[in-house]
Amino acid sequence: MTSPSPAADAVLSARGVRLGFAGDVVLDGVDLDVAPREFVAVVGASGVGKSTLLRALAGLLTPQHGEVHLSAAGEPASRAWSMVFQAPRLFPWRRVRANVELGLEGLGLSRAERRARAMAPLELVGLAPLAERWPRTLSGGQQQRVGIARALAVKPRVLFMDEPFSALDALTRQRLQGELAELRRRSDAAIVFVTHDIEEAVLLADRVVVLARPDEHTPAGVRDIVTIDLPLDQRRAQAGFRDHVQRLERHIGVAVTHEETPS
Ligand SMILES: Nc1ncnc2c1ncn2[C@@H]1O[C@H](COP(=O)(O)OP(=O)(O)OP(=O)(O)O)[C@@H](O)[C@H]1O
Repeated sequence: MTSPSPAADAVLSARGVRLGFAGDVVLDGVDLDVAPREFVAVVGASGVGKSTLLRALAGLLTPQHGEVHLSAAGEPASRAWSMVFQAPRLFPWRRVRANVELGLEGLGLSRAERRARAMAPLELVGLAPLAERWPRTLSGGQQQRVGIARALAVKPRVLFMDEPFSALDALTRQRLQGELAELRRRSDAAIVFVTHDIEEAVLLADRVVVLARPDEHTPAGVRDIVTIDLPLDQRRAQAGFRDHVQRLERHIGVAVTHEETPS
């Protein structure tokens, strides 16, 4: 079977991608296009290959077969992509602003330009007033926001996020989910977001990609791609929200446990 050609306007395309380690194939036959400013969530059971796929899409891992194409940086002094991890990975000896400036090194900007460029994303994540603080004086949620600001500072075409909220407590996580939904409107980056939390995926994404293995002897692939056709505002309260969550849970193989238990 031949894979379809990449969509003309995609910022990121994968075609017939096979990924694995030392003879072990983890994922096979992955086709995916990501449009400019699109938010694509990737879900699937633990160990199915979500992080591996993200690394390959970013070009950090070479596919055993197939191709990944990522558009070049969009404007001068920007990068094609940047990544946010589960832990913010801040340098404790650099102040918040200096941490955000880090990604801008090597882009041909003067120190003053780097300094100025770092402030816009800090404002976007609500941390401009804390720009001169040390990372250790921030909460976990604030540190993760700095990580997001650092990734946005380079004006990436694609922002990769690998379970960015999974180390946070439930309340902080909810707040950051809301902020990310808002931030989407104000950033030009497409986002590819790995999560094991299906509700989080439905809450934030335009499309949710489900990775699953057909059986225990076969590598995982894309089982389904679900378009979330709900307005972003108050998504959780909308009628279709739970339908999407349940469909995705069925595809991943999670037991559906949301029915009311009869009393
Ligand atoms: N560097 C590596 N060397 C060998 N095997 C690896 C390596 N990285 C990942 N794997 C294997 O590839 C498979 C997919 O791992 P991956 O981390 O991508 O899964 P995941 O879906 O992101 O899991 P989780 O939700 O638990 O983070 C796993 O079986 C894992 O053991």
